[in-house]
Amino acid sequence: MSADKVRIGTRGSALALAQATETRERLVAASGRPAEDFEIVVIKTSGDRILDRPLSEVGGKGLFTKEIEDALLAGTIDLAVHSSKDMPTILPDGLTISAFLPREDVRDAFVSPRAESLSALPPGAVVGTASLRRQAMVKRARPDLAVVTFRGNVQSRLAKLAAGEVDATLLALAGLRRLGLEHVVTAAIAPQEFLPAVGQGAICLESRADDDATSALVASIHHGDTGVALALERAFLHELDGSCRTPIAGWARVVGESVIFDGEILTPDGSVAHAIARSGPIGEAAAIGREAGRVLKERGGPRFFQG
Ligand SMILES: NCc1[nH]cc(CCC(=O)O)c1CC(=O)O
Repeated sequence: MSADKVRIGTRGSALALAQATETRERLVAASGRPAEDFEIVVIKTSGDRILDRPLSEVGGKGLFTKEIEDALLAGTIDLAVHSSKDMPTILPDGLTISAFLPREDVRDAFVSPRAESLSALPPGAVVGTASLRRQAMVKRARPDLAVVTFRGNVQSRLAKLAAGEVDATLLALAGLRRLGLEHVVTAAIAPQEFLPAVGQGAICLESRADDDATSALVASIHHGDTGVALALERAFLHELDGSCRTPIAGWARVVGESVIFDGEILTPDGSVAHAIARSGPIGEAAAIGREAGRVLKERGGPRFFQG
């Protein structure tokens, strides 16, 4: 960290900028330093450049994080702000997740001008989503619907929906709230129906492992319960080691001194799914996640993890 300014690296999408701004506001409040001490640096990632193909086809992990991590390693930024959902489970050598901010609502939002809910859509209606997990869950709930891949940032997806390209879409409620767009939500979907993605709704802060000044600064805004939940979810995801073609869901939350977890893997067409539920002491979060991942991997067998 340079003596005067803390340089905060982020993607340039409206959601990414909202997350970086929230981080800066929390740092200002916790440190008592002026906002000018925190400089937001916009970095373009491969995920921002490639807009014409489903990301699962582009392949490779870290499409939304790599260039930002390179800037951290090069020392041109001090702190990176990411959606935890977009973070690979293995970080480059020399980097560490130094804090999580308090998690937003984890639920998926159903957004449609045509129907009140997924179950109320007319037969054959078209649902657009780029997420393999959401595609599989829509197909499971409504095998009669047409599911199409639908990429772009939140605003461009809402524009396509308004233009009638699709009849409905699903987006993270957290992202819509952070963008001040909660009013577009038709219905929030219960997590029991659509189990969220690992990390959904949680912002994570990454820094250089040897940068003690930045670690100390961000420790003051770390949210412990979110950290416990994410330790479990990320251990689960890491153990499954799914390719980016495997629909995987997982949600952990702290209740008192315990952590409660639900996880699921599905085939892309939603026809076969394996679910798991676990709970235990918060101190064992990562071990619980690893065990749950091992059990589901075993139950799914190799067909879940091809491609
Ligand atoms: N993969 C894109 C992405 N990464 C994080 C969010 C939403 C915010 C969050 O989950 O924290 C989104 C968009 C979406 O799923 O609607």
